[in-house]
Amino acid sequence: MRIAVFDSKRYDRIALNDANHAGHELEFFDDRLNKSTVPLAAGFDVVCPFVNDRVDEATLTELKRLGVGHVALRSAGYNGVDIAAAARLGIVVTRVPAYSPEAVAEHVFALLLTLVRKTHRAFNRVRDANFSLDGLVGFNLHGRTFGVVGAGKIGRAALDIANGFGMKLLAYDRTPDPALEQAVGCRFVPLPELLAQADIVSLHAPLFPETRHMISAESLATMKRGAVIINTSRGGLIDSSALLDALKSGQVGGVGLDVYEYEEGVFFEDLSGSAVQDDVLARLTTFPNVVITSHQGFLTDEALAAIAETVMQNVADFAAGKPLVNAVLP
Ligand SMILES: NC(=O)c1ccc[n+]([C@@H]2O[C@H](COP(=O)([O-])OP(=O)(O)OC[C@H]3O[C@@H](n4cnc5c(N)ncnc54)[C@H](O)[C@@H]3O)[C@@H](O)[C@H]2O)c1
Repeated sequence: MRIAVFDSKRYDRIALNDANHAGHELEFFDDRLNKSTVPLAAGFDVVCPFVNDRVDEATLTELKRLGVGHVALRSAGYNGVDIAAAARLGIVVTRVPAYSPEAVAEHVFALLLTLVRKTHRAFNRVRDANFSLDGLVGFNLHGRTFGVVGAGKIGRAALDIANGFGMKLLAYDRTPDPALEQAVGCRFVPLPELLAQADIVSLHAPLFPETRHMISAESLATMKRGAVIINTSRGGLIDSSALLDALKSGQVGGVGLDVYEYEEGVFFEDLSGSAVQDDVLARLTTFPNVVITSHQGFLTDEALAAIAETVMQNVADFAAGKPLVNAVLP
């Protein structure tokens, strides 16, 4: 198979080449796949996009015309692909449903501990020979209430870690799981109850039309004053302008973002030589109680290797005409 890998970085090249046991022909492009870049897919059987590629109906129609039969995502989320259009066109879409939920869940706590113990500020101070502790008072996680929105693979892994910290655990999911309540000692509650009670709200629901802006001006107003929000799922779950207002008013006490609503074209890029054009993002970076990382929850050796192995297995199954266990269906 000839595979065009879009939006590829050095670490993708290493991991996918290592997992290419069958000797498929891999070509790596820096560009994100969208309707402008789709001509690059000419002559390939498979395209391999990432989270910020826009595989919309126009792009899929052109992929079909070029003879591409398989969109092999190297992510769990698939909100960037028009799944219904792919099905209509007879293009199969696969994803990597699970690679290392722990990688993302551990990143939740990297963000959370940074925020609540202000280590980002301490790090900068000490480098500047400022050893004062003024303004660095944090709070214990032990005894606080941790609420996950979306108790799937990553949400569960986050609950497990929070359990180790001695936190009270709440969960909201459209399909509550009584077995999980038993396993980690969490309690499933409706979303309004979780938002009203949690000291920390960690988002793990996928981005669908119905989950877009589930954290809005209205829901932010119902949260505990000073609560911390962590989002490692998809930026569109939060109305970013409303979040900015809640930070300014102090309604939200801290925010850790690994994803951002308008991250496409910004995250994963080195824009240090130019001005950030997104005023909301630029303003968010000015708050001392906001920590932003550039969608790196998945970025561990273990996760990259597991992603690459699953992508190459999905391609091998497609090539062999076998059932695609990781197919995304409308
Ligand atoms: N930051 C990163 O690098 C990174 C890496 C991997 C995944 N992700 C994101 O994390 C998300 C979660 O991944 P996962 O592996 O845990 O997925 P998952 O499918 O195992 O879990 C998602 C959970 O959300 C629930 N859910 C779906 N719709 C809901 C709704 N409307 N309201 C409440 N709950 C709802 C599902 O029932 C499920 O339990 C992915 O969708 C992806 O966007 C981010």
